[in-house]
Amino acid sequence: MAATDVTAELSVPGAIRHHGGGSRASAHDHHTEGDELSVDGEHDRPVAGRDFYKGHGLGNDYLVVEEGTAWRVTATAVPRLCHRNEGVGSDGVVFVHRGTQPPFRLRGFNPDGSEFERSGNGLRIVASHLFRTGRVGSEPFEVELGGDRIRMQVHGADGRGEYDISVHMGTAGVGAEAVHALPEVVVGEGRIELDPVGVLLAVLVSVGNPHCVVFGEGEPWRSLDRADLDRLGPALTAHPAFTQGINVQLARILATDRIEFQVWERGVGHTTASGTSACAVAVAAVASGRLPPGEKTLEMEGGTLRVRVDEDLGVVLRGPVRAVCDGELDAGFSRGLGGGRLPSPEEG
Ligand SMILES: N[C@@H](CCC[C@H](N)C(=O)O)C(=O)O
Repeated sequence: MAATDVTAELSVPGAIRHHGGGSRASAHDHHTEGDELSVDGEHDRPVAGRDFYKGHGLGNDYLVVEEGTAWRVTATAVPRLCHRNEGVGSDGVVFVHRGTQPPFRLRGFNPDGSEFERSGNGLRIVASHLFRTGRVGSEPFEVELGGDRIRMQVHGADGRGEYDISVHMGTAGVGAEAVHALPEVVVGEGRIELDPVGVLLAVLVSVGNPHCVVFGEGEPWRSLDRADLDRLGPALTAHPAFTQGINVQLARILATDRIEFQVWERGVGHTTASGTSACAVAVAAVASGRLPPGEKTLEMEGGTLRVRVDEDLGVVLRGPVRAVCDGELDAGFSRGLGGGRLPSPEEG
């Protein structure tokens, strides 16, 4: 596919609009039995227990919580839990519905409280948790997230808390429609203007969640300056054309099989790594004709992930996960998150 087929010309306003995330959150309709206590009217949000596990993929850290009765995973509770000083601290939360057998049903939340459809690191961190708690072994298994079945595998565990885990992301979608962008996003060749931010050329990719990949073939993007990310990330993720928000990557091709990039995540901000972003950047390079399909190394601030992109844009992500800790929320802190309920007699 030629570069002109997949690139979108975006007019980037200087003003930053905060994305509410409401529409994608309401797409889910999971209900927990006995969830009669509502917080902020968020009836569809699940109720979790006080236990948590924390892991990270190249510094992109997630808390894994499981179905329980202590607190409801609302848009107000999640930011408190993810808060770096006043909570446990993380780049997101993955909730695991009760169940001992695959497919495990999951939901994912950003630190701003919005719900996401996919997270490469969040999924792999859940896999490490399922492995260490004996619910999966080294054979492939499936989970459900964002309405999709996803296949994962724990290839290795070094016994010191490091895991080697892959995720089959399915087939990527490319273009404005794939990321639910409004028609005012014009498809065609464009030019990147840095100062003041005007028009830039992007490749829009969905790997379950939406991404906007900007390649910096010319100056001054070659340096992947953090200041560019801090300026463009918030402006693009809140761009009115992206009805569901977007994750933003500034990328630079280093070799046929190596790309480096930095990421600004929807609902989070700057992160040191992102699994779905790594997939989106690799797909963008292939779909725009910049690189051939195949195995790529994606270099981020936090380290590297491997991504395989097939001819048909099927994507597999693989890399390390590190276990950090597990623990239990303080009873008072958890009560403050709100939305808990008394356990039924069967739950104890
Ligand atoms: N860090 C993640 C992506 C998490 C979701 C993202 N913020 C979104 O809203 O789509 C990853 O590793 O993929």
